Amino acid sequence: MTLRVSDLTIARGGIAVLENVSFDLNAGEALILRGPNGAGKTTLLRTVSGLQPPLRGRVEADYDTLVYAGHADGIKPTLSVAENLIFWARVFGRRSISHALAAFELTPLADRPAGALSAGQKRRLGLARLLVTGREIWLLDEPTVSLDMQATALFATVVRDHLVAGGSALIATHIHLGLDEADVLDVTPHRAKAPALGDFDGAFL
Ligand SMILES: Nc1ncnc2c1ncn2[C@@H]1O[C@H](COP(=O)(O)OP(=O)(O)OP(=O)(O)O)[C@@H](O)[C@H]1O
Repeated sequence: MTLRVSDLTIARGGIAVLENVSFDLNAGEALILRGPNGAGKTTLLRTVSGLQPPLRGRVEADYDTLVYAGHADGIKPTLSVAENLIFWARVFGRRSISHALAAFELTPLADRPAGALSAGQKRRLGLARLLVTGREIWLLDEPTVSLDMQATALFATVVRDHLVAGGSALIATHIHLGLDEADVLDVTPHRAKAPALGDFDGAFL
């Protein structure tokens, strides 16, 4: 077991959004999070990442094995593509970036300032950061936003290779990634009930 989530209840802005979520994520496994806009997938990923505490329940993981990629790409626009990856590799105590450049077909763009990339190229660079971290458990929030079909397929291949190498991935996405080996967790049945209105509120309805 690499990650265990037990009876997790999570909140945004002090209001519960998901209740009693439980799953295990083992080495070599991917789990796709599904659910409508606003259901709480981002909040779940933030909580599993340790960015916010749960209201109830437990997340069991070695936090040094996790890496979180949220909606923001986290790239430095004035650094080149290669410099961005070197920067992030050093943050994680690593050096090699050539595999990350190659995996996301960024080698021809290595010397271009990241701020001059297209939206999809920026997203590919943001995702390439995963490969220079050396982290085992990827927590990914809508990773394919801005990617065209070819780049989406490229991303799916990178995830598959990561799983084969013993990594794992928890991915919130609305699109079909073609990762047929992945399990799916639809969070919809776990949506928290709206708080009951008190008499005071009722008087204004
Ligand atoms: N900073 C905030 N303060 C208060 N409520 C918030 C905040 N951020 C998000 N929310 C609310 O929390 C709920 C869960 O949002 P969340 O971003 O986790 O959903 P999601 O499933 O990731 O949605 P999407 O598919 O649109 O990305 C939503 O109702 C949202 O409006």
